[in-house]
Amino acid sequence: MMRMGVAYDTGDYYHSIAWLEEAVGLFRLSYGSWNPEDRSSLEDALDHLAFSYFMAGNISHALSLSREFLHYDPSNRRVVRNVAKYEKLLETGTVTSVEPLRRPNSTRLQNRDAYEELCQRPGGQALEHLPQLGCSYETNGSPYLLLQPAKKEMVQIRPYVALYHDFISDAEAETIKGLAGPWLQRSVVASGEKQQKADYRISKSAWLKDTAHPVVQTLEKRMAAITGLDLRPPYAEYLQVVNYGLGGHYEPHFDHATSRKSPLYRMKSGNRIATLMIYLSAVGAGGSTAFVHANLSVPVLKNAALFWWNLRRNGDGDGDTLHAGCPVLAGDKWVANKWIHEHGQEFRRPCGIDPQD
Ligand SMILES: O=C(O)CCC(=O)C(=O)O
Ligand SMILES: [Fe+2]
Repeated sequence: MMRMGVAYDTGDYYHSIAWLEEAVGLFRLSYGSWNPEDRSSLEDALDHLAFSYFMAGNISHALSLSREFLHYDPSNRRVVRNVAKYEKLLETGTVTSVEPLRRPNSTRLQNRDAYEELCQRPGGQALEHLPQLGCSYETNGSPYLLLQPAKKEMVQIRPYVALYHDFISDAEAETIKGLAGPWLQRSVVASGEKQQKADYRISKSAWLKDTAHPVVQTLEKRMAAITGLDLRPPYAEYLQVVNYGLGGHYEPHFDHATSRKSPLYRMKSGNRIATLMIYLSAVGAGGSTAFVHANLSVPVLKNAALFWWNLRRNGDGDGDTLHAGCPVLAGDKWVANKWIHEHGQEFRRPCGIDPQD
């Protein structure tokens, strides 16, 4: 209900009605096989749906839903009063026409159509739908990878996106989630010079230092070997573990700073040159990682890691990396982010011959 909750709270009745209709429909279907908690959920959904319809100008729907509510909870005085109010409004014909609800225009979400299409793409859960550019075993000249090379799948050349299969083991993923669990807090985003909660990022997250557990240390080494980059502080941020519940999402954004004032620069090691994101869990449905400009949707693949460069070789932000974590539709989703900064990588990823690269 989280997505609906945000829509309802922000007065977006176009979306709250769609979600609540679905919820009320499901609760009615399971009528009879209920436990008492389900009943209060049905009442709650009916109550919010009635109010959404009222606000949208559809008084007769608001009235019939409120009557249905009273069937379960006849003594609710507020709803009794609402029923009387709606009846009166209908009798006196105060409300004449119902305007069709429009999908709200979000100023932040200029790419809403592309984003929603990518998130809803059929087969978004199946790897076969990736472009299939080629797979390779990589050792990167690292002794660490000689015995167990990385299984790399190129996903996109521009922007550069690669998927490393079996990057982490089930046991390691469980350890990481367990370590982060007690520290999870509502995620924030950079807003001007500060960090803030935002409706466009709904998840919980926690930071893990490599001193937290030997497994984190092992992972740090593996991440450094596979990327060939220097991840020692302050060249990379701590590991950020993220948990999305039902409806959790991260709308299209850049990982790199787009303003000189961004709090990202507080580490004094430059901008975020690259992202390595590990999928610590599978997901029931939804939750793909969508690259909105690149028309690419990467399904959640448990234990894999996704790598992309956020900056061009010349240090400019790469606008093609605009990406999102699609809403989770069933189950929950865990990822771990490693954000790698520019400093320390000067000789590992030098500028190209063409200054535009
Ligand atoms: O969850 C995802 O798939 C993407 C997450 C992301 O982009 C981020 O945390 O910056
Ligand atoms: Fe991101």
